[in-house]
Amino acid sequence: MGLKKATTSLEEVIEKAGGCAVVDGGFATQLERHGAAINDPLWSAVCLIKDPDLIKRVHLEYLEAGADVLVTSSYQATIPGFLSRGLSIEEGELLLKKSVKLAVEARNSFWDALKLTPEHQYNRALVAASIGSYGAYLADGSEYSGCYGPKVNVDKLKDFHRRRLQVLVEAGPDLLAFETIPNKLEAQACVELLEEENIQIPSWICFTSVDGENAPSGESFKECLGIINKSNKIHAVGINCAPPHLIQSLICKFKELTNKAIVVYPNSGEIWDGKAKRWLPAKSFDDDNFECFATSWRDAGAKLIGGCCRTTPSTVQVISKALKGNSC
Ligand SMILES: C[S+](C)CC[C@H](N)C(=O)O
Ligand SMILES: N[C@@H](CCS)C(=O)O
Ligand SMILES: [Zn+2]
Repeated sequence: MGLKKATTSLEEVIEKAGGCAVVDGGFATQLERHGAAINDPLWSAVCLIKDPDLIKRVHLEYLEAGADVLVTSSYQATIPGFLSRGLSIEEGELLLKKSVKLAVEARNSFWDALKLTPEHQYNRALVAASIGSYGAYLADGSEYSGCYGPKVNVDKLKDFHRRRLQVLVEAGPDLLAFETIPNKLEAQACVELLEEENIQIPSWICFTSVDGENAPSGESFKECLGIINKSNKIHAVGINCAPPHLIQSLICKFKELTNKAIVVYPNSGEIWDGKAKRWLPAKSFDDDNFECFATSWRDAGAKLIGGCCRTTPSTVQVISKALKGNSC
């Protein structure tokens, strides 16, 4: 008799969800709706220091809404970021591990509680450790421009990502989620790092896009995905935190450029002003729009669909209902 596998793969979660799994929504957005002050160099990760209970609460809200994948609070949690707040390396590393622990605890307690209602329609969610781009750490809006300047090369980006990646992996997430990657150089750095560190946990890499054609740097997705396709450590590739109206054609483009699973979790359409540190009103979409978006994106070939900034648990509930035909 074979041993029962303790873990579930990304592919199994997609299958169990009926062919298209639900990613959670804007983590920072929901923290703010609960009153968290995140106008801070660490952005949403400041709650790892100030209010870890709120982090868990937000994870539980997204699980309740039907998320099959939870993205952790580590998007803008970095060792240099923690050091500049006067924390030690050890304290910073503990906070990174805590980001995974909080999501795993939320997932486990939600799943255990479901045993009391055997007829439930939920899946056991995966925990994806968020790895925000270098631009997120810079906190200058460059995750939406891809402009890192002439001094930033692939080695610098690998140095930036290496220790956080190692620590997050040690904490035992199910997945790694590289988020808001804005250029080819950083995609290259992530791919090389996964290989150099011999990472065994599957990853997804998501790019931003502002024109719906290319990465924000202006480099084509053909070039960017060419790098990613060579790596067997990356199980899914896609777009996050771009406006929803760009997503349909980007899925079609990605379908032509890769055989990997496609993941999309756009923001609401509002635009981040990196200088003023606020969302600017733009052509924005509400939860009702996501019902139609979700089925169109699934039909176009996306295998993981969710929301990013300015979307909330109610958006995820709409997506879950549209994709699974239930009201989790
Ligand atoms: C995804 S953006 C809205 C995150 C915040 C940004 N990196 C900043 O710190 O300004
Ligand atoms: N997952 C991130 C946002 C990425 S743009 C967060 O909400 O913390
Ligand atoms: Zn976002």
